Amino acid sequence: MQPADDVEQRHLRVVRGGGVDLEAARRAVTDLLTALGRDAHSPHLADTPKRVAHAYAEMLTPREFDLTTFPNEEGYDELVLARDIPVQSLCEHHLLPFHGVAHVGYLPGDRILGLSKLARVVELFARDLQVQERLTKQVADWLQQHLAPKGVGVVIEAEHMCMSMRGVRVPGSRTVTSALQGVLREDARSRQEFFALSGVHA
Ligand SMILES: Nc1nc2c(ncn2[C@@H]2O[C@H](COP(=O)(O)OP(=O)(O)OP(=O)(O)O)[C@@H](O)[C@H]2O)c(=O)[nH]1
Ligand SMILES: [Zn+2]
Repeated sequence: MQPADDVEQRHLRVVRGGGVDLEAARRAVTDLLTALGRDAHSPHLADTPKRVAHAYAEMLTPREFDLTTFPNEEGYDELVLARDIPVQSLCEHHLLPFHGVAHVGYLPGDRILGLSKLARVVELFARDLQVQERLTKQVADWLQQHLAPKGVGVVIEAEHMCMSMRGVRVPGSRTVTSALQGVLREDARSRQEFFALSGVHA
């Protein structure tokens, strides 16, 4: 269906590097199993390389979506904040998951954003090999660029499996990162309000 004249939809696709080569990934997982001293041809492991290749392809491929915006007819000039958006990503140092929540807010300018799109933007950058700092900043920068609001704030709180299951082994420890743009970066009161609404004490 065609949107109304004042509703804007931009279809977004993400193409990352050369994409996932499923066959090469399958071969590499077979080699990894062998290197780990396993019989890659035992009944349970026989299809594992294929499953793992598909699992990585899925975890590294965000869904496409339309960025739908509406005119800010009421002149709404307070924060819009989506809290507790689930975040699932893979750390690029160990290829292990990190997961938690994102709080994403913006101060509208001329247009307001379809609310679900805040969560879709998080997924857009989370389905990648990531570090949490970059993920946080990419979401904030992208919203600033595509929505042109007066300000953007992003907080991510996440637990990294590479810190829980191995290495330092501190399950339950969560890392908090934030990225601010525009008024939220420049104005102390707006920034405080954003962190308060996010449930983060700053
Ligand atoms: N800044 C940042 N570091 C991360 C992230 N995910 C994992 N790391 C860290 O990347 C670092 C890699 O350090 P190395 O010393 O090369 O790796 P390592 O020997 O496996 O380190 P340990 O985890 O301390 O055992 C570790 O300190 C991880 O905790 C992230 O999102 N951001
Ligand atoms: Zn890691």
